[in-house]
Amino acid sequence: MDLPVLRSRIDALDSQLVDLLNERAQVSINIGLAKRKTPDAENNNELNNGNNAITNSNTNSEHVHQPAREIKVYERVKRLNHGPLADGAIEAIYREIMSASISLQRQITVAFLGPRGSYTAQVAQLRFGDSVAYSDLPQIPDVIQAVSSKTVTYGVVPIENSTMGNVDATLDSLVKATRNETNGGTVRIRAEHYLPIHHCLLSKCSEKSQIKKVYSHAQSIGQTSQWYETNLKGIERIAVSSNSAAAVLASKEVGAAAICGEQCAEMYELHVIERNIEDKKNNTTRFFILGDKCEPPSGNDKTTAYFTVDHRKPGALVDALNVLKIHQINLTKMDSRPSGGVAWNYFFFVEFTGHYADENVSNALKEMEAYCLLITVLGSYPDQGPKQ
Ligand SMILES: O=C(O)C(=O)C[C@]1(C(=O)O)C=C[C@@H](O)C=C1
Repeated sequence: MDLPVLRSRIDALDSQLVDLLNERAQVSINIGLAKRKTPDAENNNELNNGNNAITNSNTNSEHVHQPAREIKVYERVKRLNHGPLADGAIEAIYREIMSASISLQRQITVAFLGPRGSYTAQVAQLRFGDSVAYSDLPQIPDVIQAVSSKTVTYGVVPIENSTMGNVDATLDSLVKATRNETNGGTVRIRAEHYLPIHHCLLSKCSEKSQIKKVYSHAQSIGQTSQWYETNLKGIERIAVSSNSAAAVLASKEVGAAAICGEQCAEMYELHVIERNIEDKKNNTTRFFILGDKCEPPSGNDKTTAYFTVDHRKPGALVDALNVLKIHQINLTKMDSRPSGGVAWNYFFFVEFTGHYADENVSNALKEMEAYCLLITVLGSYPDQGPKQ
């Protein structure tokens, strides 16, 4: 077949595609209207335990972004795909279809740890696409505060890295935001996202030997420390608020470099001096997508909560955790952070299988209250962790 014939075939298919896309968009608009009309039949999973406030507040506000539903849509369309399009291509196309769909239902703003080019920005884009509005904020607490004050609809923050562990600023800010809920603000985890992290050394210089100082986020400095020892030993390293903030600085200072993602190279007109400089090749960062309430159970959920116990009471922590065992709930992660009040008092962060609206989890949480001075659920959300 010759080119004009093939192109007219493409034109005919495009006509059908545009009609179908608009038909789908109209259904999405109707879903948006239905979400507003239904006073949270599906979302009404409030669980308020008085003082200990295990709540999912604002149950009457509709949520246009539905992570669990999106997972199902992606799974389904990839199952339907028999090529020649790759699954990744189908996923990218559907990301934009659903992004446009979200923006037809409601204009939303997604805040992320900026500036542009950060790994957090990458996750925001992967989860929300090109049709929504973004707000890049300088620090993690700013993102959490913006969600809490409803200045933005959703927020994206890093929570932990497979090489360097927790991002303490996120844990501490989540506590602060949820302890302040009496002021009306709310923050809940709605989804998680795992992003493989491959760092680059970027600079206006073209040679490693010309570099006099290196900017990066403390986490990325830790993730590349062995490489640094071998390649830039003795060169000053300066920790800044994000990798992309490092790229901005490197773009303005002669002899400066940044450890950040390759996406910053074009954005800030920097040379890629070296790629894949992370010490562990499976280096991965986990992010939270935050909003003002959780999603209903998806059938494959995880819950994140924090609590504190009477530190003077022998066995108090064991007693609290034993409740999870009794209810056959698998504890998958545990951390502690200073409570910020009495010295040497800690908040214990736990993650376990199940949704707080599941019967066994909801019973366990109520029973844990007997052993805890306070307990707060930060969120229940679809488990998207790598399967072991
Ligand atoms: O199913 C919904 O709740 C929708 O709003 C529709 C839709 C879609 O376009 O498929 C759009 C946004 C959501 O994040 C998930 C799915």
